[in-house]
Amino acid sequence: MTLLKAEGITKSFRTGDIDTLVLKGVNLVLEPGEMVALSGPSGSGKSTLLNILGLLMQPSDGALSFMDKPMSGLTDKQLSAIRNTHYGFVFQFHHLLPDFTAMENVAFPAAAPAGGISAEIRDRAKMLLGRVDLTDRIDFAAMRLSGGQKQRVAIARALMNKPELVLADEPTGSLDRENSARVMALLREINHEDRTSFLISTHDPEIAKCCDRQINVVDGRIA
Ligand SMILES: Nc1ncnc2c1ncn2[C@@H]1O[C@H](COP(=O)(O)OP(=O)(O)OP(=O)(O)O)[C@@H](O)[C@H]1O
Repeated sequence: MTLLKAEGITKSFRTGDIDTLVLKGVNLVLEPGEMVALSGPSGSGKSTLLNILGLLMQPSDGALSFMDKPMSGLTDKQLSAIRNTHYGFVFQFHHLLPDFTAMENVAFPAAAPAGGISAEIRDRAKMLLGRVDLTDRIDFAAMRLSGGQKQRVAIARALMNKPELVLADEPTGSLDRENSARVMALLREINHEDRTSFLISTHDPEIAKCCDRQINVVDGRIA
């Protein structure tokens, strides 16, 4: 099985009367268990590409398949079901619910569709918080956590539904060196232990070096 395959992906945005072509025919393949860095200059189209690969945005043209299934022609509901069961997302700004505890934030992707936090969901959320070394912060409201701690909660949350693929957009962008290295070591460990695939958009060559390979986006194309 191929995890993710993109062929001839283009994306243009319309502002007023002007169409801007941001992605100009991107081809890429991700295999299960790979950890890949997505790098390239600011404005080259990395976030746009991640949004498309994450089924959050439709391409203007081209074909995308996930786990060997074509993604074209699916309804928003079907796409969101695939996202919820097979994808995890980690963003630069963690988007945690500030008043919810660390445990509730991690549980959320499973609790929302289930209509509440079952004992099983709670146990998994706690286990994941242990994995990101936050056992002592389980009942802290997210707003009382440090930046690095919030980002680790966001990683635990991304893993809640046992995703095949985690897409991370500048996951260490708001962290200092030490926390950044810690977050990367954690992602690598999860990748090795669970064979979860990661696609990580980053400007940081140190982070790209931690990955199996690097994909470079330059001016809307893979260089
Ligand atoms: N919704 C939108 N409408 C119009 N233009 C957009 C939209 N989203 C992105 N763009 C344009 O697409 C180009 C690529 O943006 P994108 O955010 O994908 O780049 P990036 O490589 O992730 O940049 P950075 O590294 O700075 O985050 C930019 O020129 C941006 O202005």
